[in-house]
Amino acid sequence: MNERKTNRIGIAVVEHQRQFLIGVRDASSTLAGYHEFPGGKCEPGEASDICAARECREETGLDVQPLKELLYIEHAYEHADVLLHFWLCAPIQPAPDRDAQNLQGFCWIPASELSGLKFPEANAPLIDLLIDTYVGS
Ligand SMILES: Nc1nc2c([nH]c(=O)n2[C@H]2C[C@H](O)[C@@H](COP(=O)(O)OP(=O)(O)OP(=O)(O)O)O2)c(=O)[nH]1
Repeated sequence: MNERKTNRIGIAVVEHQRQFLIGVRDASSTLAGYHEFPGGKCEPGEASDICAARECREETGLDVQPLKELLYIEHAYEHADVLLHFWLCAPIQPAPDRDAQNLQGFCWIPASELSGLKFPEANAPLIDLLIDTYVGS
């Protein structure tokens, strides 16, 4: 039997004034060059919201508060099976100043620009949800 383990992934969908914290996956990683929200694999026993906040701090330097789980999506990539937990998060004060902040390669992208970016396939329902919720209304 070729049973594959499913990796639990915590992802921080950090929103501030209808903008989202977005990066580009490193050339050495799987799905290199795709846009991404900060996130990564949960440690054994780690809740997905705690993981999302930890990965966000490690990858961007920003402390965030997980507010609610927007979606969870199971997806089979060639490289792995994943269960993605997308957590809506808010930056912890002081409020971010988009020009002054060093976000380690991540930047704030308006919700209206999300549809023009290339995210991993499994993100599609999340992007639709964010556009419905944050664009135009
Ligand atoms: N960070 C992040 N990962 C995503 C997104 N969408 C998506 O399908 N993924 C997938 C890609 C990977 O298969 C998985 C994240 O794992 P990773 O390899 O980046 O995590 P990690 O840093 O903990 O892993 P590692 O490099 O230490 O092995 O989730 C997203 O928006 N953000």
